[in-house]
Amino acid sequence: MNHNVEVLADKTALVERSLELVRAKIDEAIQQGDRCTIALAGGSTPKPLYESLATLNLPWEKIHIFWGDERYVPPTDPDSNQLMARQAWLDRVSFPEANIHPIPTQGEDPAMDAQRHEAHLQQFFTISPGEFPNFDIILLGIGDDAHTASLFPHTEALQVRDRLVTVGNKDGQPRITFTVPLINHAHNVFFLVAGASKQQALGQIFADEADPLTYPARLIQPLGELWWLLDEPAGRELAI
Ligand SMILES: O=C1O[C@H](COP(=O)(O)O)[C@@H](O)[C@H](O)[C@H]1O
Repeated sequence: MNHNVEVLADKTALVERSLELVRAKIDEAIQQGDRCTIALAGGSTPKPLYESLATLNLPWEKIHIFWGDERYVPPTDPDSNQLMARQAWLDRVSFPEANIHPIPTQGEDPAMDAQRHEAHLQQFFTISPGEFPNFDIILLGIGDDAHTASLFPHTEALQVRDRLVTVGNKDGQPRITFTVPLINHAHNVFFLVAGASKQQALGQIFADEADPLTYPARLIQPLGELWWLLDEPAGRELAI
């Protein structure tokens, strides 16, 4: 696997390093293309990074925000990944609403909403069906079961190769998620991982051989840069 792995002393150091790298990649994308496209992760780990991003003075009008996955709940629900990012970052700065591209979850049909979001991505990136856009930055986490985005072990979403967005399955509950090929077309993928509960999953993700359908994060092997930023409790057992 061609990747960069850093084990940081603690969660504070993890946030500082991820802020430094993400900021550098934002600057780079804006210099090269006059805009930066970022897909955010949900869960608890990236929240302090979003809070730190909110303290920066960045050209928000050049940054476009997407999500790599979303729980199938209204955007006001405490479980919503969109709500978390808005509260931690987007609502704290003068972020143009037109640059925020949430995954729709207001309908009653997750498959239809996944298709709608895919059509939105095709329009935004001006690509045709069958083509994949290159996000500048995709932020990801992992669960204790080695899922990433909403790509859960042994679920149909892991097999989807011809779509940008599909329906994930968390214990029978639908979620909407970027597909493996969409993530793998990104210029920069960052995994942010904190806590001892992730040790075992990381051991399997970094093992020479393990079943990617059991450990879905193994499927993430982007064309661009892959960064694993771990805190010490998560990364302490890894032989790197
Ligand atoms: O369910 C989810 O969990 C993962 C990991 O979350 P964390 O709380 O352990 O940081 C996250 O990456 C994903 O976006 C989210 O929907």
